[in-house]
Amino acid sequence: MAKRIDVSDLNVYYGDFKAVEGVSMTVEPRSVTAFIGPSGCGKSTFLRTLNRMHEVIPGGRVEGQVMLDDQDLYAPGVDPVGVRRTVGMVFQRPNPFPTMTVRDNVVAGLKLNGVKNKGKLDEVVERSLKGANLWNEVKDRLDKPGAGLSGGQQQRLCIARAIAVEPQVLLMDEPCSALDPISTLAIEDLITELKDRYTIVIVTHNMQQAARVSDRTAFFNLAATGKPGRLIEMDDTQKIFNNPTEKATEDYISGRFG
Ligand SMILES: Nc1ncnc2c1ncn2[C@@H]1O[C@H](COP(=O)(O)OP(=O)(O)OP(=O)(O)O)[C@@H](O)[C@H]1O
Repeated sequence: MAKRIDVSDLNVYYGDFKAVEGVSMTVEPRSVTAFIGPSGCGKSTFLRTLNRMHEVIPGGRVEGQVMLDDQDLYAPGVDPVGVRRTVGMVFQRPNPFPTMTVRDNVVAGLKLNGVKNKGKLDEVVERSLKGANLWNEVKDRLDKPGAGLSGGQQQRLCIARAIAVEPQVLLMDEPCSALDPISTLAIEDLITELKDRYTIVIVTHNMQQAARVSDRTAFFNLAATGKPGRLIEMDDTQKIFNNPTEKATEDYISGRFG
């Protein structure tokens, strides 16, 4: 189910502004890859190119190639909505649909795709909430509003919603930045469990988090404000944190800038 991502020579623009330049990388299936780097270096921008979310921003455009196994995501005729179903995303702030129940939040995507069978929907609700380690906490309040859950529970609800449509890749943009330490650990444990089935990419400002959850780490940087962000180094997380090749990586992870 999990797929490999192969990016070649990607440039990402907002109108005339080149926000990210020349990124090539491979993300292995069933692994967690962390994107780290100082604010503004383009981590979130680049992440959004991996499921064609960047182009929903006015002026947003991409040059280069993103392959998901053997599918070119930017080839003519590829449906971006289908891409977003295959490559799910979890955002910084938990964003359950506020007026929907817990149950309806989980199956919102399936219902949009026309699935109506109650037995099937119930099965997906239970499987997805179990997959997101939330079932035991919410099984007695499936028909209460999703917005009534705690922040950490809401974020796990968003993860359940993302996995309900059975994506092959999960992108997470600072998924713990709005959460307390206990909820953060719950999400980190969940990420570790989910990597058996998914290819996971996570943007994080938290170095310990990158070190704890990821197998591979990509360090992005930018030469100066207004210049495009670039991928400086990508390697096994152990290597990046213990013995990086580039001095800029070492300076960043040891807290000398950023
Ligand atoms: N919607 C937008 N329109 C124009 N420029 C944007 C937009 N979003 C981001 N940018 C610019 O693109 C560059 C990269 O931003 P991005 O948010 O991807 O960086 P980041 O590394 O994720 O930063 P942070 O760690 O602060 O979230 C920045 O110069 C930013 O100002």
